[in-house]
Amino acid sequence: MSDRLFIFDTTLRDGEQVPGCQLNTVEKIEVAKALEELGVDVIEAGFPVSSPGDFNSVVEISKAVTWPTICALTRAVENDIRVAAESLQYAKHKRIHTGIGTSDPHIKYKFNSNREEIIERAVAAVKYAKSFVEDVQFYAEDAGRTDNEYLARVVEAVIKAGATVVNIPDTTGYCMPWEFRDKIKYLMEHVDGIHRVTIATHCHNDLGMATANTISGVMGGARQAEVTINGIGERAGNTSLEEVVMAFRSHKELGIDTNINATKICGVSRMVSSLMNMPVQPNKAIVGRNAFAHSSGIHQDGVLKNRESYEIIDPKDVGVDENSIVLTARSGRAALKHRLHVLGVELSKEALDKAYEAFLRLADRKKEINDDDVLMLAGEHHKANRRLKLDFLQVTSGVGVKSVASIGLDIAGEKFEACASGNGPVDAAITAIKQIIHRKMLVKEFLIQAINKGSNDIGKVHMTVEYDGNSYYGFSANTDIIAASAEAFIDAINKFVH
Ligand SMILES: CC(=O)SCCNC(=O)CCNC(=O)[C@H](O)C(C)(C)COP(=O)(O)OP(=O)(O)OC[C@H]1O[C@@H](n2cnc3c(N)ncnc32)[C@H](O)[C@@H]1OP(=O)(O)O
Ligand SMILES: CC(C)C(=O)C(=O)O
Ligand SMILES: [Mg+2]
Repeated sequence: MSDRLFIFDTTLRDGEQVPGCQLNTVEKIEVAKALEELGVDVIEAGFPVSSPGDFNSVVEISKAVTWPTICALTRAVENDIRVAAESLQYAKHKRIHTGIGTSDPHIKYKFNSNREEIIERAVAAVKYAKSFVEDVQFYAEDAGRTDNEYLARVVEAVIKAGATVVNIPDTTGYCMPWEFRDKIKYLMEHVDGIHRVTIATHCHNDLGMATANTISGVMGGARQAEVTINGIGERAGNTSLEEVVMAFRSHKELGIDTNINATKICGVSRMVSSLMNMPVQPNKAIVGRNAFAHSSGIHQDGVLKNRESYEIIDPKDVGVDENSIVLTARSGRAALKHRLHVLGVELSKEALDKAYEAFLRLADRKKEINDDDVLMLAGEHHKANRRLKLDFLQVTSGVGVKSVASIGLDIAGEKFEACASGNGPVDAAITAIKQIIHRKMLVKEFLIQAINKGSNDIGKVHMTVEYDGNSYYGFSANTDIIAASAEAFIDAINKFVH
C-alpha cells in the first residue's frame, strides 16, 4: 500500500509569472481542464487581487472545473484575502493560500519588521481567511532560508489559527536535498498539532535541485508537492510535475504514489508549452523531445535488443507512442536495418553493408537522416545493377559566367566522357549527357523538392523524359541538386536504353 502524495499544480500561478507566459482566461480554462483530466488534486488558479483579468480567470476556472480543489493565492493582507474569497465563490472545493516571508532577509528587508510581528500577521491572515473558507493553506515564504526553530514556531501558530495545509517553500532554490528533508523532519518532530495538517513542499530550481528537494521533503514527511508542468516558474522554475510523479512511479520501494494519470503527461506538456510559447528543452526529463530518443549505435543496438537496456520508463506510460531511433553518423548497422525493416525494406547482409557505407557518407554531410533518406539509400542499392551509371560530374556555374559541365558515364562497364555548356548548371549537365547518348530526348517535366528544410537538406528531383513518343519517369535524391538532376535524367534513360 502506497502513501498518497497530493499534487498541487501551480502552472497557472507560479508558472504564469514567467515573462511572456501570460495566458488569457480561455487558455487558462483549457489548461485547468487538462490538469483535471491529468488527475491533479489542487489547481492554483491565480493571484486574484493582482488584476481584474486574473480575478476573472479564477472565477471562470472555478465554474469550469469539477473535482480538483481550486486555490487562490494572497499575501497576508485582508484585501487580498477578501478578493480571493470572492473569486472562489463558484468553486466546488475551494482553498485560500495565504502567507508571508519568514526568513531573516525577508523580515528585515521586505517588511522592515521583526519575527514576533511576522507571526502575528501570519496568524491574523489565517484567521481572516478561515472566516471565508474552511480550507486554508499557509505559506512561509523563503522557508528554505528560515532557521528551523523559528519556522517551527510560525508553523505551530498558523496550525492553531486553523490552517489545514502548511506550505514550506524553498522560494530561492537554496537548500540541499538532505537539508530540506531534515527541515521537514524537524517540523514533523517539533510542531504541536502537525499531524492534523498536510505539509507541502514548493521548491524552486535555482540550483537544479527542485525535484531532488521535493522528493527529499516527501521522504521527510510532506504529503503535498507543489509543481508545475514542464517545471516552468519564476527564474529557473519550479519542481516539474512529471519528474516527481515518475520518480515515485519508478521507485515503488519508496511507498509513495499520486493520483496522476501519467499517460496524459506528454499531451499536457505540449499544450502548456505551445499556449505559453515556452519551448521544452530537448533533453528535459520525461517530456523533452530527446527523452526517449536513442542516437548512438551502441545504445540503439541495446534498445533494439531490449528496451530496458537504456530506458527506465516505458514511453507509453507517459503518453509517448514509442521511443525513437534517430539515425545519425553515430548510428550503427542495427539501427539502419531496423529503420529499413520498419519501412518495409529487407536487405541482404552485403546490401546492408553497402547501404551503411552510403549512409555514413550522407550522415557526415547531414545531421539527421530521415525516412526519405533511408529509402533513397535502399533505392541506390537497387540502382547498382542499372546499365547506365553516373561516374563523375563537375560543374562550374555562377553569376555572369556560362555554366559548363563535364560528365563521365559508365555504360555497361564502358567509360564515356563529354563536356557541354548550358544556360544553367542543370542544362549544361543534361546537354553533356545528351552528347554521349545520341537520342532525341526531351525533358518534359522537371521538379525539385527539398525533403524537409534547411540548406543541408536532400533535394528530390522528379523528371519526365519524352523519347520515341513515350514518357519515362526518372527520380533521384541528393544533397547536391545538380547531381540529383543529372541522376534523375539517367534514371529515366535507363528505362528505355537496354
Ligand atoms: C514567491 C512568490 O511567488 S509570491 C507571488 C508573486 N506573484 C506576484 O507578485 C504577482 C502578483 N503581484 C501583484 O500583482 C502586485 O505585486 C500586488 C497587487 C500583489 C501588490 O502590488 P503593489 O501594492 O503595487 O505592491 P508592490 O508589488 O510594489 O510591493 C509588494 C508589497 O507587498 C508586500 N508584501 C509582499 N509579500 C507580502 C506578503 N506575503 N504579505 C503581506 N505583504 C506582502 C511588500 O512588502 C510590499 O509592500 P510595501 O509596498 O508596503 O513595501
Ligand atoms: C507564494 C509562494 C508559495 C511561492 O511561490 C514561493 O515561495 O516560491
Ligand atoms: Mg514559488
